[in-house]
Amino acid sequence: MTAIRDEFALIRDIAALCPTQGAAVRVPLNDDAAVVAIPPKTELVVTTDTLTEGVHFSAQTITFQELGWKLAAVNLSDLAAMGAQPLGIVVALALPQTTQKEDMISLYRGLGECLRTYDALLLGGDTVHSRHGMTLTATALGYVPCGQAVTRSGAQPGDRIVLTGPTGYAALAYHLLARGMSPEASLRAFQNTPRPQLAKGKLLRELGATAMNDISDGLAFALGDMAKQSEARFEVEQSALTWQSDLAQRSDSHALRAEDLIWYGGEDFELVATLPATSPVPQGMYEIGRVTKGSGLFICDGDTCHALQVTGYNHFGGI
Ligand SMILES: Nc1ncnc2c1ncn2[C@@H]1O[C@H](COP(=O)(O)OP(=O)(O)O)[C@@H](O)[C@H]1O
Ligand SMILES: Cc1ncc(C[n+]2csc(CCOP(=O)(O)OP(=O)(O)O)c2C)c(N)n1
Ligand SMILES: [Mg+2]
Repeated sequence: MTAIRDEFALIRDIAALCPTQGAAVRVPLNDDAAVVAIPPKTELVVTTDTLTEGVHFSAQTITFQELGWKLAAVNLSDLAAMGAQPLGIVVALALPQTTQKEDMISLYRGLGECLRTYDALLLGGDTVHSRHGMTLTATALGYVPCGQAVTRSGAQPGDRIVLTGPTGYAALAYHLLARGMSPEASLRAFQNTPRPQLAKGKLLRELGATAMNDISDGLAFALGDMAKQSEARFEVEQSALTWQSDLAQRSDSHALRAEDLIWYGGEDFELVATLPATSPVPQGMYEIGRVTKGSGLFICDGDTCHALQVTGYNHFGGI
């Protein structure tokens, strides 16, 4: 392992592992700022997310290569949630003195792999010394046709609630990893190398989605916030959560409740959207409920509904 002695040599080595050039790039990484063209009749979509040591990751549960993928993926997921097409990301690293060069090479291998998978570029960043643990921040840039971005606030009574994939597995994987266990590769991937649902986000936008959100803080929080911002009532049908029994089979023996993982686990990075009843629900997605007049988030078994607590991962909630 090699200590980092030169900020600029490090930047050269890690940037070489990522796609940095594309038809839209007028000025790539290595200048004061990048310059990128956006297609005519589109609007810029911008989002940022940070991963910090001890809060979002620990060396015991994730490799640097996985972490690089996850840093890009959690940011691209927010673009997906708007129905946007990615352009690229900028990355800011705050690194403790003990950081090893090989680990940063692994980080950028994973980052580059994710960017290539989703047709996004590394447009720049910043690398600084930290005296208090490692902090990784990325900002993603994308675009949507003018006026077409899907916000959290447009759900209408009569819409269906659609989910792009099951929730709860990312949290199950995290709990197993944190206990020093080795979940199988596909389960580990839910937590360590999540897939931003860019293609599904675009499809849902094109199908006329009225509201959309990604699930970083848990399904309850994502739906609860959409209900609140849309000033509508969201009802989820218990029987539509068809993966609950599979999740329960895997989680019961570890004293984890599938229901809690599904609603409050977080980090699933699937999308939830509301679709007008006239739009078809795409194959492979779950229709989990409906939007009605009123307010709040409810779980229903036929005609019997009860209110669900709208909480999720809250960074300062436990302090
Ligand atoms: N420190 C901050 N300064 C400005 N805006 C912020 C800050 N932190 C969060 N936000 C904004 O608040 C909203 C909610 O943030 P967050 O829960 O992190 O969203 P997400 O789950 O999509 O990452 C977003 O619009 C985000 O851009
Ligand atoms: C070491 C470690 N501790 C805890 C977790 C669980 N965890 C960390 S952040 C988070 C929620 C999402 O993070 P946040 O920064 O709120 O994402 P955002 O909503 O901004 O996208 C969860 C469930 C983890 N993955 N790793
Ligand atoms: Mg955020």
